[in-house]
Amino acid sequence: MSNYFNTLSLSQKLEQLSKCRFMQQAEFEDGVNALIGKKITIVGCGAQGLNQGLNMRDSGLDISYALRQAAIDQKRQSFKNASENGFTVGTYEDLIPNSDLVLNLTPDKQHAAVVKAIMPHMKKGATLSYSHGFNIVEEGQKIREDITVIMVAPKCPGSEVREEYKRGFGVPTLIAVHPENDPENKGWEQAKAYAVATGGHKAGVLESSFVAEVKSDLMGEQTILCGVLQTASILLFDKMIAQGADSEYASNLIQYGWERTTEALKHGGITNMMDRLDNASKIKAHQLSEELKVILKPLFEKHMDDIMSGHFSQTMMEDWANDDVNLLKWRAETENTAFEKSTASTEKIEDQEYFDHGVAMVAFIKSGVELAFETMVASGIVEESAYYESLHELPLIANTVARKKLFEMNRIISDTAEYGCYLFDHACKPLVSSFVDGLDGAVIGSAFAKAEYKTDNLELIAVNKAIRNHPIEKVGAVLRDSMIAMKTI
Ligand SMILES: NC(=O)C1=CN([C@@H]2O[C@H](COP(=O)(O)OP(=O)(O)OC[C@H]3O[C@@H](n4cnc5c(N)ncnc54)[C@H](OP(=O)(O)O)[C@@H]3O)[C@@H](O)[C@H]2O)C=CC1
Ligand SMILES: CC[C@](O)(C(C)=O)C(=O)O
Ligand SMILES: [Mg+2]
Ligand SMILES: [Mg+2]
Repeated sequence: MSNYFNTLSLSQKLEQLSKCRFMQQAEFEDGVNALIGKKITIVGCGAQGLNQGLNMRDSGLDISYALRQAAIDQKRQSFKNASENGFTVGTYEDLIPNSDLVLNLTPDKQHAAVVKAIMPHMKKGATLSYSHGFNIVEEGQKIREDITVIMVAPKCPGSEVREEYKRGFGVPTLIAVHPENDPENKGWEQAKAYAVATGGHKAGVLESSFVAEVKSDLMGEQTILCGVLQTASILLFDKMIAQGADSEYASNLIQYGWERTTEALKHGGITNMMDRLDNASKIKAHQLSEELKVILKPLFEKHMDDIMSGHFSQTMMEDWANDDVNLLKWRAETENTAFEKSTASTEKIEDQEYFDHGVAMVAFIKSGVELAFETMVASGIVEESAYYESLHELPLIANTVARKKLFEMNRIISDTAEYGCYLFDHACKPLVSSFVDGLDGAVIGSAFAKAEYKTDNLELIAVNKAIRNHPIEKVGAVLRDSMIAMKTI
């Protein structure tokens, strides 16, 4: 097997990378009909497997779980997840031969082995689905010609796929049919019905390609979604401690601050998040964000280049072959950071205080979201997709940090995302540590704006204009207009 993307001609690469069409609600009028009465088997019952399955069953579909014999015998967490939620659980031999649709929701690292193990059991003409195109695009997996191959990729951690569904909303989702595997021309109707069953159509669905999904997904998760949150959490916590802040207060501000501040993003974009600040703080956050963008642009571009060339996936696959030595070492190191070991105060911090005392956090968010968006778009990824992979998904990742700090974020996201997050963090820390050390202490942990501060009207007008005119604000306004079922946390 070799990297599928790298076998394409330049024009094919560009065509697949730019495949992106925002779908209209009318296209989902058939609801889940294309999958009603079909036997659907999910392989793996982890972050995506369990939560997608719960949503799909609530949407009226017939869901079972195929697990490895050892997972059943040892009553592993995957077995408990499925059986304690009342699903039928069986081996590949028990369930796959009768399945019309098989969802491969095991970690990307396992996909080649899982495909090899399930393929002899799949009936002629069945469908195989993925929630991330890594196996097809980066590993060049070939699938039997009679099998239809689709992708339904929620742009969000598995836990939030369920939480948003229960709130009556959903998460933006990219769907695609693999051009090399659609023998009966049924993949599209099935992918649409699957997106409805998980609730994705309420948030927005893009007709995409495996290639566009993989390249944008890897970029979002490595940079703004996980990498920036990891680096900024660790450095800003250390900064507050060095300034003599109370450790429990600092811990609370970081752990819950990402969730509180990015909630404003989700509803009204960067403009709304910045409008939550007083004028002096807004101008300061904007200035810091511009400085951060200059420092971080080369790093964002390096990640995009390494993702496009296949260098990133090659190095990660080398770690897979080496028993995940690097991943496990980096995971352990994260558990030992001062932020991770700190305990957050239980005292209630008012919503507004997270903004007022978190000007530097807002600056990191703004710079990271804009840079991720700009870098993806410059590489041929369409704006709508870049918006979902940066701005819309960030609050959903921040929700996981609020639950149990970086440990929880890295536990919930895929191993692929976690590996890329550490790579980014290791390169980012040395780049921004002197910037953070040199920050005016008032931008984190206390109110920045002082009574004597005088706001320059012209400066404020220029800052507001720059914020509102960024292209992510334009596409975001259009996409959010269709998110009529969005709920507040
Ligand atoms: N994590 C997330 O939120 C997101 C993930 N995705 C994508 O979804 C897919 C699933 O990822 P995720 O939910 O994180 O995965 P998890 O790590 O949560 O999945 C673990 C599950 O896979 C099973 N499994 C592991 N190895 C094998 C194997 N060799 N054969 C059979 N089953 C195996 C485990 O069972 P056992 O008990 O036997 O070990 C367990 O049920 C990936 O493609 C990922 O990129 C997409 C969007 C977000
Ligand atoms: C956070 C990255 C992600 O792609 C996701 C949740 O969407 C993953 O791989 O976990
Ligand atoms: Mg993703
Ligand atoms: Mg991912």
